[in-house]
Order: sequence, then C-alpha cells, then structure tokens
Amino acid sequence: MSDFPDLRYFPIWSCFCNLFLKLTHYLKINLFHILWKRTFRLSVDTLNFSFVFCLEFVIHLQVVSFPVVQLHMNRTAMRASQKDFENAVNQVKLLKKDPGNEVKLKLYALYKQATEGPCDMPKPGVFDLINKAKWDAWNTLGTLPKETARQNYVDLVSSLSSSLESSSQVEPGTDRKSTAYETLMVTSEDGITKITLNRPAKKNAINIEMYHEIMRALKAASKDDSSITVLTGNGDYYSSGNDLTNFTDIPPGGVEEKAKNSAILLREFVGCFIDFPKPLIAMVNGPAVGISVTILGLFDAVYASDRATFHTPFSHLGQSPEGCSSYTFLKIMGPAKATEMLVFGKKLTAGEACAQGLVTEVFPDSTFQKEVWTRLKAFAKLPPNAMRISKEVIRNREKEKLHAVNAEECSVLQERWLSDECMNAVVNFLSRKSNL
Ligand SMILES: CCCCCCCCCCC/C=C/C(=O)SCCNC(=O)CCNC(=O)[C@H](O)C(C)(C)COP(=O)(O)OP(=O)(O)OC[C@H]1O[C@@H](n2cnc3c(N)ncnc32)[C@H](O)[C@@H]1OP(=O)(O)O
Repeated sequence: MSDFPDLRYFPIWSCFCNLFLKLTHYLKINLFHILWKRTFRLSVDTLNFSFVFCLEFVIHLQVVSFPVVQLHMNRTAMRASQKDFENAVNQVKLLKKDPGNEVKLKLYALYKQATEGPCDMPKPGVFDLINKAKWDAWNTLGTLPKETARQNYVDLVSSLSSSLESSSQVEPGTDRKSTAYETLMVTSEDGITKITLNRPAKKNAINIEMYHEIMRALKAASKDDSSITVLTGNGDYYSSGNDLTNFTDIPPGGVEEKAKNSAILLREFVGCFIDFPKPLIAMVNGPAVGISVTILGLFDAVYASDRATFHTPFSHLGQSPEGCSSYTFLKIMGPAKATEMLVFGKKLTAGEACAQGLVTEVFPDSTFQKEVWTRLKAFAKLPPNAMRISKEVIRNREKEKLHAVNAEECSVLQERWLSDECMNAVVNFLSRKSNL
C-alpha cells in the first residue's frame, strides 16, 4: 500500500518551501535595506543578511525535517517488524525444545493480539480448561496495540531461540552439567551416572520437557564412560507419573493431533529404556505412580526405600498400561497379581512389590541412600564390558517382543486419551476434585 503524501519526500518539499519563503523574506529585507540606504545613505553589508538567511535555512532543515525523517524511519522499522513477525512465527514451528505451557500461552496471546487485536471472543466455560487458559492469556493483553504485540512476540521468540541454542551447544555424548537440564540433575562419578528427576514441588511429575530430557540423559549415559546408570527422584516422591497438565496443552491441530504426537513420544521414550545398553538401576526413594512404575519392568535392578509405594491407577484415569508392563508385569508377577495392579489399580507397598518380584530389595528409609550407594559403587567396579555384554545377552532375546508390545500399548493409549473417561479423570484432577 502506498502512502499519500509520501513522507519520504517531505524533507525535500519542506526545504523548497522554506527556500521560497526565505527568498521572499530576503528580498523584502533587501528592499527595506535599499530604501534604508537611499533614505539614510548608510552602508550595510548585505552579506550579513545572506549569512543569517543560510543559518536560518540550515536550522529549519534540522528542526523541521529531523522529526519527519525519524517518523519515516520508525514507519520503515514497523514494516520490518511485520516481516520479523512472520519470520518469528515460522521460527516457533522449528523450536526443537518444548518451551513449556506458560511460554506457549504467552506466544498464543501475543499472536492473537498482533493479528486480530484485543480479545472479543466469549469466555469459554470452566471445564473447557485449554480454551479458557488461552482466552485468559489473550484477554489479559487488554488493548495492547497490534504493533506492540507483534514486537513483543518477535522479542519473545528471539529470547527463546537464543536460550535454546545455548543449551544445545554441549557436545552430544559428553557429560552435561546438571544446569543443562531444566527438569533433571545429572551427575557422573565413580563410574556411575545418576539421573535425578528434579521437580520435587510437583512430586516429580513427568512433563513433556522431562520426557525429552530423560531420553537425552539416557542417550548421553549410554555413551559416557560410566559403567552403570541410576534413576532416582529428588524430594519425597520418586515420581507421580505423567504430568496431567500434559493434557491441557492442545495444539491448533486439536486433541487428535496431540494424542498422535504423544503416542509417538511415549513410544520413543519407552524405546530408550528397552534399548539402554548398560545396567540400569532404579533407586525408588518414595511413592511411584503410573509410568514411573511400569517402566521398572525394563530396569535391571530396582532398590526401594520402605517408604516407597507402587501405584498404576490406569482404570481410574480412563487409561491403559504402558511401559511394556502389559508384558513385563505378567512375566514378573504372573497374570493374577499383574491384573490386580494394572486393571484394578491396587497400590503395593515396597514389601509387596518386592515379594512379587518387581523390586529387587527394600531398605529402611533411614539407611536407604547409604546402603544402596555402597552397593552401587561395588557394581560400578565390575568389568563394564562384561556387564554390558551380559545385559545384551539377556535383553536381546526379548527386544523384538518388547518393541512390539510398546507399539501396541501406545496405539491403544492414543485412542484412550480421546475418551470421555480419560478427559473426565484429568479434569477432576486439575479442578482438584480428586487425588489418587
Ligand atoms: C491428549 C493426549 C495427551 C497425552 C499426553 C500423555 C503423554 C504420555 C503419557 C504416558 C502415560 C502415563 C500414564 C501415567 O503416568 S498415569 C499416572 C498419572 N499420575 C497421576 O494421576 C497422579 C496425580 N497426582 C496425584 O494424585 C497427587 O498429586 C499425588 C497422590 C501424587 C500426591 O498428592 P499430595 O496431596 O501429596 O500432593 P499434591 O496433590 O498437593 O501435589 C503437589 C503438587 O504436585 C502436583 N502434581 C502431583 N502429581 C502431579 C501429576 N501427575 N500431574 C500434574 N501435577 C501433579 C499437584 O498438582 C500439586 O501442584 P500444586 O502445588 O501446583 O497444586
């Protein structure tokens, strides 16, 4: 769209007008000067007038034209920011790391404000959690101008891109410092890589970021120079399983797309445990729920504090077993006990889980850390290649079967996640109508 009058030419027009006015003014002064000279016969240097004229002209050029040039430059910058905005929108789609729900809501709100202006949609109902969260985020922007929203969106994306770039600068395969993870602490010493789930305030619930980070940490641990890997939890819980807010972050493609992507993620996540090449040991420091329990069937040893409990309330949640538990639990504890856990959601104490073969050994909570670490340090001194090869021999016989079970469980879950039973259970938890 072309502007009329075109502001780019304003300074030139302004100068010409000024020149014209000054010339007439100059002529007037000179006329006056001639009359003065004739009347009083005094000599005045007309150059002085010319000098004053030039000075005034230059000042005028600076004072009048400068703001206009500035105005024009700002408008050009705004046009550039529209382009930046489009680039930023594309850049968001390429982000490798999930920036988290809070940031995504902010991006959504700024995008809507920048493209549609203030929120004029009717407020969604309280149980429409996802759309309500989006509406709230957009509505809080009030009457923020479109241009500002656009600029804020661009700034946010650029800050995200740079923080995500800097976190991916660490060489793959090298031990990352714990600061490289948002949801985990990872350390490596005495031949043991320790991965600690680190969202204690949320009972170490596994959000999307944590799924990705656990996979990344396992891949790094499989290549580092440690001989065994340990998974444990920070705080009073080992893990409360899948973070139920994972259900609230629905992309524009809708809940079906979310379910499809989640099934892919879950399959990849469980696949990392099936394929992990070194001895993998769980130190279950407290209660464990859902997927944090089911994947224990894929570990090589499970040590538990006597505070730990093991709970897989899939039916309560309108869901079905995952982590290969529909196969491993049956093999470990037999169909009757596995059904009690996986279908009826029976919560086991550490002692019961040990009696049924899911747990290797239980320790009093007071001595749990000390006793288990003494044992792990001894394991880590064993020849690493022998341990790796022994695990390979044991696991290889089962690998194909485990991957097939994993694929089937994920595809069943993909359907389950779309069910009313599942959605109601999630809404009940999120609206604090139920805890397990
Ligand atoms: C559309 C499809 C999307 C699908 C995406 C799925 C991706 C892969 C899924 C893989 C399949 C996995 C299945 C499972 O793991 S099923 C198990 C899920 N877990 C639960 O149902 C546990 C829910 N939590 C609870 O029942 C209680 O919190 C708990 C008994 C664990 C502890 O109770 P307590 O009273 O002691 O503590 P609080 O409830 O006050 O909890 C403290 C804070 O932590 C938050 N919290 C705890 N657990 C979770 C969780 N699992 N998800 C989200 N948030 C959790 C809790 O809300 C509190 O937070 P606030 O302090 O902010 O209120």
